[in-house]
Amino acid sequence: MEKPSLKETSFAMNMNSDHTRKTVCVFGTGDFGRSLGNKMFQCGYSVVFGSRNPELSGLHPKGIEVLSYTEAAQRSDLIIIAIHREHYNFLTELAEELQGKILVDISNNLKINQYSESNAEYLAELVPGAKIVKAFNTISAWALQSGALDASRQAFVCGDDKEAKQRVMDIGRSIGLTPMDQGSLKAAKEIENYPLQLFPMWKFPLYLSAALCVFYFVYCMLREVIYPYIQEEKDNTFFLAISIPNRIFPGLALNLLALVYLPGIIAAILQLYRGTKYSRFPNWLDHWMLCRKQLGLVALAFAFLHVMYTLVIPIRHYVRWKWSSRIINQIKNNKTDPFNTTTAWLSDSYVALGILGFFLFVLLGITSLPSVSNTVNWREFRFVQSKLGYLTLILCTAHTLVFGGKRFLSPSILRWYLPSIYVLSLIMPCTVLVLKFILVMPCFDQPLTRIRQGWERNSKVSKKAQLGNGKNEV
Ligand SMILES: Cc1cc2nc3c(=O)[nH]c(=O)nc-3n(C[C@H](O)[C@H](O)[C@H](O)COP(=O)(O)OP(=O)(O)OC[C@H]3O[C@@H](n4cnc5c(N)ncnc54)[C@H](O)[C@@H]3O)c2cc1C
Ligand SMILES: NC(=O)C1=CN([C@@H]2O[C@H](COP(=O)(O)OP(=O)(O)OC[C@H]3O[C@@H](n4cnc5c(N)ncnc54)[C@H](OP(=O)(O)O)[C@@H]3O)[C@@H](O)[C@H]2O)C=CC1
Ligand code: HEM
Ligand SMILES: [Fe+3]
Repeated sequence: MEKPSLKETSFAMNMNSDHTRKTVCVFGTGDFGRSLGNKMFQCGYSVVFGSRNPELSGLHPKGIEVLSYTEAAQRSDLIIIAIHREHYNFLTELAEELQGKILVDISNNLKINQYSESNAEYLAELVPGAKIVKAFNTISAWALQSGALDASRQAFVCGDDKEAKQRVMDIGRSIGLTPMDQGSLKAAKEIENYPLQLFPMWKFPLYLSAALCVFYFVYCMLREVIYPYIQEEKDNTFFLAISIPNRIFPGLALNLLALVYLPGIIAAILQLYRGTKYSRFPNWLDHWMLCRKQLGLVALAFAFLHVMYTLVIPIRHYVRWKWSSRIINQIKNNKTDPFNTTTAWLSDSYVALGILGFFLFVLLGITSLPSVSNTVNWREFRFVQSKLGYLTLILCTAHTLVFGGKRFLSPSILRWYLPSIYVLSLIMPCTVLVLKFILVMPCFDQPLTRIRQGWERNSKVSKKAQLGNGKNEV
């Protein structure tokens, strides 16, 4: 995060200069109230605290007054309520004092959707005459105290009174936050749920890759370690260090990459089937579509691991031993293996395809960085993500297909009827590519394009559906 420049800061200060002289009141001298109050004080606001025990509240810089809640409320028309929701009751007694004032609700809950209404709406019910603004709940007390705001500086703000919201956003800006207007007080619930979420969009990609990882691991163990041990009494356990990871990781990368592009195809099939784009997708598909970025980044991480593991292949003891024993065998038999151009072509081609695929993979990753995606327009971004994304999938699939080469479906590679792992890894990407190939054929592409431009096959029915009460209809 960059710090705001001097110019920006002074701009913010100028914008707020008429408010900076106004006093801000903070109810509650707990962790958050104290941090926010002290920060505003440092930034030039005059701050007064309201407390149950004004005489006991120490630890405040000179110049900050601590008064009773009633006295403090009289000193300002903007009051930040730094109190837990469970203790809001006493505010009803101050209702008269708080009439027409701006009350800033900064509270969080312990659980998502803990109460039926948001804390801010509850506050609005308790003090009907006040102008309620929800703000600052996404900022932590610790971050405010430590000065360096290392997590997000975004402070979501919402409220029904525009002027009140503007005042609160000005305060946010002048203490170094980036206020984001989220609309009316109805948005409070979402804002309150926000800090309780833990990487929501990463959950599905991470669980999915963990599950696939376990499956691939068991599969590889069966084929590469247990089978040779039982059939030939060979100890291949050292495969656990490099060989097996270098089968699991590329397989995962390829499958997760295919799963990034599969929901777009399912969406297209659904839209073609329904003949409209105005029907909502099922929730699972919606969620899948929304976490494609995270899915893609996890895939990129696995591809990166595969590349690292591949780089060390020539220095592995096992590989060097295999090479030297081959040479010794040739000497023993007094017979050199002839150079095979086809094999050389296949081997160079699959590595080249892998390198090109990986290059585009990294390019996708780079364009997903906010600092890069902010500099390209919507069409450019879609071009990279969608067109180059498919090209990446084609190259990586071709890399694996050519690597498999002739051995591919030969029965000799089956162990306990199990084919090599790359054969399994190819099922998903090949399916996605075949479906995409079908969808780009004009007989499907043309109606799909028209549907996406707003055309409806059966507009009467879909209008009914739009007006109808179906929860799934927009
Ligand atoms: C390394 C890496 C990084 C990535 N980073 C990002 C990223 O930063 N951001 C990101 O979004 N994705 C990211 N992705 C995921 C992926 O590249 C994009 O989601 C990509 O746009 C998917 O392309 P698509 O052609 O399948 O589908 P889409 O581009 O979604 O869509 C195909 C068509 O469907 C239509 N469509 C899409 N959604 C809807 C909808 N809800 N309702 C109606 N029509 C719809 C569009 O009009 C479009 O014409 C990343 C992937 C990887 C591998
Ligand atoms: N801590 C954090 O990082 C963040 C906290 N928040 C929100 O800020 C609010 C305050 O949190 P925090 O400062 O951590 O909590 P604390 O428990 O540290 O402080 C709460 C304060 O509320 C006041 N209070 C008023 N009535 C009561 C009562 N009946 N019982 C107990 N206390 C009462 C007290 O101040 P006094 O003794 O002066 O009356 C007390 O110090 C919460 O709603 C929280 O969700 C939001 C974002 C981050
Ligand atoms: C710099 C880029 C790359 C290089 C140099 C490279 C190289 C290799 C090599 C040498 C192998 C054979 C490994 C072995 O003998 O066990 C291999 C296998 C494979 N690669 Fe790559 N690769 C690259 C990128 C990728 C990418 C981006 C993907 C997919 C997203 C991928 C998917 C695979 C798969 C699925 C296999 C088969 C694994 C198996 O089952 O053995 N590769 N690659
Ligand atoms: Fe930054």
